[in-house]
Amino acid sequence: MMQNILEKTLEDHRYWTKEGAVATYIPELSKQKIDALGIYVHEVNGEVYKAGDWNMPFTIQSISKIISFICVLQDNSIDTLYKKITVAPSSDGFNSIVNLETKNEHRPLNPMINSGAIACIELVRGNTLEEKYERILNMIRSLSNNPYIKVNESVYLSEKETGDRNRALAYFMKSTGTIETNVEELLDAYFRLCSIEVTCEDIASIAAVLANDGKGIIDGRELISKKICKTVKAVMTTCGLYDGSGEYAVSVGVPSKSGVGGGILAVSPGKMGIGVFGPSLDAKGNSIAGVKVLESLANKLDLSIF
Ligand SMILES: NC(=O)CC[C@H](N)C(=O)O
Repeated sequence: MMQNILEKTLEDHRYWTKEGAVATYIPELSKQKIDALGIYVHEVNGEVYKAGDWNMPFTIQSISKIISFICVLQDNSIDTLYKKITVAPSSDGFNSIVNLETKNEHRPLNPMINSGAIACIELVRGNTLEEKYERILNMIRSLSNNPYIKVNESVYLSEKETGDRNRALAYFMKSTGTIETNVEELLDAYFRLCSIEVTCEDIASIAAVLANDGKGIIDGRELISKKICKTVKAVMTTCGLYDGSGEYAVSVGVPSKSGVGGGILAVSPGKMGIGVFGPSLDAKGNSIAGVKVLESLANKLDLSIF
């Protein structure tokens, strides 16, 4: 039954891949296959279902922000976090700089937008930025249960070469004291994390752990505490699709995180992790077909948390 639902949902919404556009501000991403569409469902009972281009690799992009955030929460108290970064939703785009100057005592509004995610990396445990980056990469590997996950070097180089907006955000944060470390090394870690290559299976498996209150699906071992899972799901719900989060909460209602690579990781608490991929994006940087597929699935399976 689930298999049929997934196939039918992709078929019914495939035409949405013709809307919007693939990200071009990172030149390497413009080479993506615009009509790709895939889904993977990983239930907390261990059952898996997949359809379409579920096995096509894409870069994780902003979905890595939830993994950095998990590491930050494991390594710091929430009050230490709040001194640097808050958890307030933003009505501006994911790479907006304006709030850093005018609001929130120069702190990034939340860890799901670029400024907040860049600042988060510095708070992760590790003596060097290389160690902090390795810690987050290893967390991605362990939550997805895929030790082979690695960076797509061409996307990484493309991001590094063209990432001037992120550079501007980071240098601004250095000037206000939010960032205290070497900005170029911090950005390097950020660009690498965004360029990590995954499939729908990988992100669905990460989502399944969050859906399972932080416990591994196979062995039930605690990978993330239940308390941290709650925090992460709350911030995904309010900020995970940037300035599109409110509308998404109404239409889908499932804690999720998107990335400009076209992926969306969705967590249906107690039920399943879902990974969707469709590289054509709306103006806010969210996968158009991905959102439509998740909306339809959430309706059919009554997944909204509200
Ligand atoms: N929304 C995103 O996925 C943004 C990530 C992208 N690497 C950037 O920094 O612009």
